[in-house]
Amino acid sequence: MQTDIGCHTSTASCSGRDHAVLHPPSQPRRAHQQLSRKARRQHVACQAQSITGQITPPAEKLARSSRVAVNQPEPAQQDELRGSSSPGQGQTAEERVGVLLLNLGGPETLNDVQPFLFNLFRDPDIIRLPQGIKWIQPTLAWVISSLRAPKSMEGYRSIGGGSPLRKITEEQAKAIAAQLEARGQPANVYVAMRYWKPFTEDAMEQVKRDKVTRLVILPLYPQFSISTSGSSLRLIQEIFEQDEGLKDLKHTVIPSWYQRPGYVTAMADLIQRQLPTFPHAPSVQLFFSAHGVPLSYVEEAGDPYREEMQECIKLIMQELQRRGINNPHTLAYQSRVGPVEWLRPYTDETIRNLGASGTKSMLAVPISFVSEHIETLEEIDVEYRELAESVGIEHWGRVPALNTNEVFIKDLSLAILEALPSAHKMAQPLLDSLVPAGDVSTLLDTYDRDRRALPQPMLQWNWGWTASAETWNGRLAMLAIFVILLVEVATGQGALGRWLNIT
Ligand SMILES: C=CC1=C(C)c2cc3[nH]c(cc4nc(cc5[nH]c(cc1n2)c(C)c5CCC(=O)O)C(CCC(=O)O)=C4C)c(C)c3C=C
Ligand SMILES: [Fe+2]
Repeated sequence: MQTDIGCHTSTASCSGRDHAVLHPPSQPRRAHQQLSRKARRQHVACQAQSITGQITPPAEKLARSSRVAVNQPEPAQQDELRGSSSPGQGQTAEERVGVLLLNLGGPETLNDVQPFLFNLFRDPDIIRLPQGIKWIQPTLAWVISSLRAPKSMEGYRSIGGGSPLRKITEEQAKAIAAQLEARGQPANVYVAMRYWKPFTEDAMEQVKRDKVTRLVILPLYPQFSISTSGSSLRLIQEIFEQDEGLKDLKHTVIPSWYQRPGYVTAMADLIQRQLPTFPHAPSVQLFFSAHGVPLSYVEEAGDPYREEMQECIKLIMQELQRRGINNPHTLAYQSRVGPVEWLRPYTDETIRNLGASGTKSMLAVPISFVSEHIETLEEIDVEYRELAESVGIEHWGRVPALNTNEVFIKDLSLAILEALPSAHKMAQPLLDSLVPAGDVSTLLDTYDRDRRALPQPMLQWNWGWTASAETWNGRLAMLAIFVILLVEVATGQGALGRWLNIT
């Protein structure tokens, strides 16, 4: 599969793994103390081999100390950076730069819907099963995807028969490649989808074939979640570990970038442009709608998603207020799947509450994703609009997704340049993020080392009194539901599936 968007030639010469870990100058000692043994081992290896040679501090510490400027090189590193500062943005003639854009992927035709859903539910970062029953996941994924497919197909049919995600992401890749070229840093830009084509595995094959020597990994999710960016990084880590040809590839991950000025400005522009379309702009409720995650991801697995989301909205509102726009605003979470508790407040409940308390105008702002997709085009534009009308909201609007917005693409390209370990820009703070930049293994070690099993729909029933009885009851409940689901798929009668909220 061809994932290469814009190829520029230079000869590869890569040796020694560069984890390209970026860090705030004040943090490395504390960070070192808190790292896992595996990360420390890696740190030792980094010191011998890498350009930056430091480990990124764990996130929860950073979260507490809130804003941390990362990516300031140590004096010794600055020498190294200076030494490799030509030709062109700090690269040697042999350097070949790649940018890997991570995204979810979406079915391109209605026939793709069930296999796409199968890939999604087969992902242990989407459904986390306890150790003993992990083997059930492929079958469970097949059952759930078969039950959900008809409803999902209806949605994709209503937006033209497939997801626009591939087309938009490829346009973003082209736009980023053009920006990098214009700034004197040619790069191959690859699209790596998690659940549909072009698959991450194929993109990584292409990276290898192109003999890329330095790779910047950029998830196209502004906020980090272990269910999205984390899942893709986990897959890339597996590929790195298994593929001899990629083991030594120097790489940097930009884990999240919701706080970048270009992104915040572009979002504020979009909102500002939509407000005059309402009869009375100052009273319009700005309704930030984010894709949800199960609450347990945040509260039990340490997902920084909710915190980053709240921070993101604060920054956009500050930017709007700086422009004299002082509208009221709300954040809610959409797209729940299954009967477990997801992040609150839920979008549908919030719309009902706003309607009941007299809100007349609402501007929906999709905030967790930068491309148009089924949840903007169908869930927000159709379902939530209808719901809003039914509860007395008279004026409804939505800001478009960023897609290839110029301010946004320019800023992402700058982020890539800043992340390139040998670029001059590395002397500037790279990210002021709750999730600091780093290499794949360190990020996973920091965020999700244990990949803890989380409570799943099938394990909600706690019959019995002892821990062991509960375990067995859970397993029996799982087995029973599994058999019933199989029967439902076979017969097409789906009462349980409906009750579990997956159909
Ligand atoms: C930041 C964005 C997203 C998070 C977080 C996320 C978590 C998450 N999603 C599901 C289940 C589904 N997601 C589906 C589609 C979908 N999800 C996102 C983004 C996030 N998901 C996007 C952009 C899309 C749409 C892709 C497209 O085709 O346009 C779907 C399939 C659609 C449907 O049937 O509703 C499912 C299912 C879970 C369980 C989860 C966290 C654990
Ligand atoms: Fe999703």
